[in-house]
This record gives sequence, structure tokens and C-alpha cells, in this order.
Amino acid sequence: MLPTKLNYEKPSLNGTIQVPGDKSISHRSIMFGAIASGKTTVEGFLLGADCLSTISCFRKLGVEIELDGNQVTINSKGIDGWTEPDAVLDTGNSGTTTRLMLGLLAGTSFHSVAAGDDSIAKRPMKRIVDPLRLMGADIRGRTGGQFTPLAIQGTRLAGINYTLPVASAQVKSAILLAALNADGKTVIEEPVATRDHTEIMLRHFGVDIKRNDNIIEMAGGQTLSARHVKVPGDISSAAFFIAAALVTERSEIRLENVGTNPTRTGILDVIAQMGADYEIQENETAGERSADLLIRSSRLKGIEIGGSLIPRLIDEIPIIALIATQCQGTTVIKDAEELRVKETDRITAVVDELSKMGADITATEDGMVINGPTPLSGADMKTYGDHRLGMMAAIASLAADGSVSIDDPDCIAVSYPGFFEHLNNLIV
Ligand SMILES: O=C(O)C1=C[C@@H](OP(=O)(O)O)[C@@H](O)[C@H](O)C1
Ligand SMILES: C=C(OP(=O)(O)O)C(=O)O
Repeated sequence: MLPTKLNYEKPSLNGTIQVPGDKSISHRSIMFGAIASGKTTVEGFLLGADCLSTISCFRKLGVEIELDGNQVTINSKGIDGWTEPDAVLDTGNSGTTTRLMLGLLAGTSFHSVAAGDDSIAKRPMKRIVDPLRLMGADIRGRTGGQFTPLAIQGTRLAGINYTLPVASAQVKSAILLAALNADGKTVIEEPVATRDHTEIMLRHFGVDIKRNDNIIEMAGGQTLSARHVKVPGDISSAAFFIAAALVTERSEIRLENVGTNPTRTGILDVIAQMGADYEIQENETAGERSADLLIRSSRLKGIEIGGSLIPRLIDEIPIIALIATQCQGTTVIKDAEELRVKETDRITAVVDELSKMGADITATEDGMVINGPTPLSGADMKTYGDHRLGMMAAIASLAADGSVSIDDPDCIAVSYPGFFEHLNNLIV
């Protein structure tokens, strides 16, 4: 049973943890292993509910996937060996599974249906369906295919030239995965750089893909070779403990083997500008970068966060908002309207929930404005079924007087199973 009521009296955090594997890389490791023919092995896989949804979908496509702790073995006959699923592909709460998998299903030779939970049913799919249709995909769904459930009749696809209308790694990746199976070349322009795990893993699996400034080019019809994938810790999960150490007194923690791909490290730039006391000790790794992070209690100041920084910290904004409540001065977060179409509307949810605790925080159309520092007090916090809101509430309780209750702590297992064990291990 996970705790629903938290009452810490001005705790400090001390010690070392290794946060679970990166969610984005874990999803992709299963998909790439399923596309390649042969045996792909994965170490450090995230056993979060979202990544387990990916495993269950690809098993339904006839791919053999075995789990042994955090190690995964994928035995696939290659994408041409996938079989028509006899049930709906259930993507659970996972936007990444839904969108990336659609790109792959579009180019098969069979029919499939993808659907997830109530939150997924509200998330926009037009951003994927539009470019896939331009490639020739046959996808149908409610309101012309804007939302799940989506029915896909696999067909022959052609490469496209496409400029992303939103800064989204999921859209970029869905197009690239479809393009693998398409005739001709695909060229994607992304106005603002987004996480590049798909491009890095494509290269690792032997695909020739080029990037010049913000233009990505890849020829279709390339085959992937099965590989071993090492998944570093998820910086989006580490972010919660980074915040915890910063906003509590006399804390010093070490977070081992955290992924530090530069397209993901916006949170480190933010805390540096806020004046945080921290160190990065880089590990020697090929492919995805990783480092140990040392974080200490800090006196922080408010800053402005927007522009090209936003995609580099998009999932960290709820916890950055909490940090901002403890900063001296004003923090402005802008250009983050994408937050409104995540697991829940994260602008409204963060502002409503932190306000309940006494924060001085106001929503704007594309972000929020936070004045600090403000003392926080206990409150009954809602997660809206959103793992990141659940963890934000738990970390906020460390800085609050009085007890904090969380209505649905179980949703945290979407990206961070074992979150409360790590929290309890670090608290002194
Ligand atoms: O590609 C990915 O793995 C992800 C991309 C981001 O979504 P968008 O591409 O919709 O911004 C992010 O919010 C999500 O948690 C994971
Ligand atoms: C937005 C998220 O994930 P997804 O889009 O995969 O549901 C997240 O993990 O914060």
C-alpha cells in the first residue's frame, strides 16, 4: 500500500539512489528490438506502467519479449514477421506508446486498433494522423481521426518532407518510424530541437540518418540490426529528488547514472540559473550520455523559463513550479502551452494544487507566474491520475508545515515504481 498521507517535519535528505531507467529510451528499446530481426537485449529497462503497456502491445503483434528484472530480451522475426493482432492494442496511459506505435502500424500489411485509458482518449492524435496520412496511411477514428480509439489499415507508405507544427519528439519519432518502412526519403524540419533518443537509437541499430541544424533526413527501406541497449536513469524522475534536496535544509544527495542527453537537461540549466549548489560527474559512455548528480540544499532565485528551453524540460515543469515557490523573486514559465495536452492540463492542475498549499502562483495561457518564497502548508492534493502531479505533491510535502494527502499515489508507478521507497531511503 502506498502512503496517502505524508507528514514530514522539516526533513533533510541524505544518501545515494539510482533512479529507474529512462522512460523514453525504454519504450524505444522495445520498439526497435521488435523492428529488428534477431535478439535484442536491454539492460536498465524501466518497469513503469507506461513501458509495460509498450511490451504488452508488441507481444500482441507476435513479438517474443521476456522480462527478467530490469533486463529484457526481445526475439523478433523483424517488422515483416509481425502478425495481425486479434485484440485492441491497449496503450494504457502512455502517449509515447500510442503515437510512436501508430507510425509503425501505418506501414504494416494488416489491420489493428489502438486505444488507451480515459486520459489518452482526450490527447490530440491529429498531430500524428495528419503527417501519416500525407505518407499514405489509412487511419480512422472519432472526429475524423483526432482521438483514440484509432483503426489502422496497414498500407504502403511514401516518404515526406514535413515541418513539425508543434515541438514534439513523439510526432518526429512517429514520422521517422513510419519512414523506415516507406518508399523514398523523408525530411523533417523541427523548428525547435526536441529529445533525440529516436535518432540516437536508429544509428545504434545501424540506420543512416543525418541531421543538419534542425533538418533531419533519412532514406526509407533501411533494415535494423538487433543490438544491446543500455538505458540510463531518467532525468525526468531524478528531477523530483533534485527538487527535494534543493528545497529542504541540510540536504546532500547523489543520484547515480542519470541520463544527461543535452536535449533533456533543461532542468540542470534552470537550477544553475537559480543559483543551485550542485555538481555533475560525467560517466564515460557511448551513445546516450549519463552522469552522477550531486545536489545540495540551496538558496535560490526566480528566473524566466521559455523558448527553446521548454522542450528540454517539458515533463519537469510541475516540479520546477514547486522549486519556484521557494525561490526569492518571480519565476515566469512561458511558451509551454503543450502542458495543456499532457496526461491532464498540467498548467491548471499545477496552479490549482500548489495554490491549495499557499503558493503565490497564477496561470497564464502558455505557462505560469510564481512569486516566492512562500511558506507551504498541508492540503488534500489531487493527482488527476497524473504521475508527475502525484510526485510533485509528495515532494511539496517535504517543504510544507502540516500533513499532505494524495488522492491517488498509485498513478506514480506510470513512470516511477519504487518512488516512495527511494524517498524514505533518502529522508533522515
Ligand atoms: O518522445 C518521448 O519519449 C516523449 C516526448 C514528450 O512528449 P511530446 O513529444 O508530446 O512533447 C514527453 O512529454 C513525453 O513524456 C515523452
Ligand atoms: C507526458 C508524458 O508521457 P506520455 O506523453 O508518454 O504519456 C510524461 O511522462 O510526462
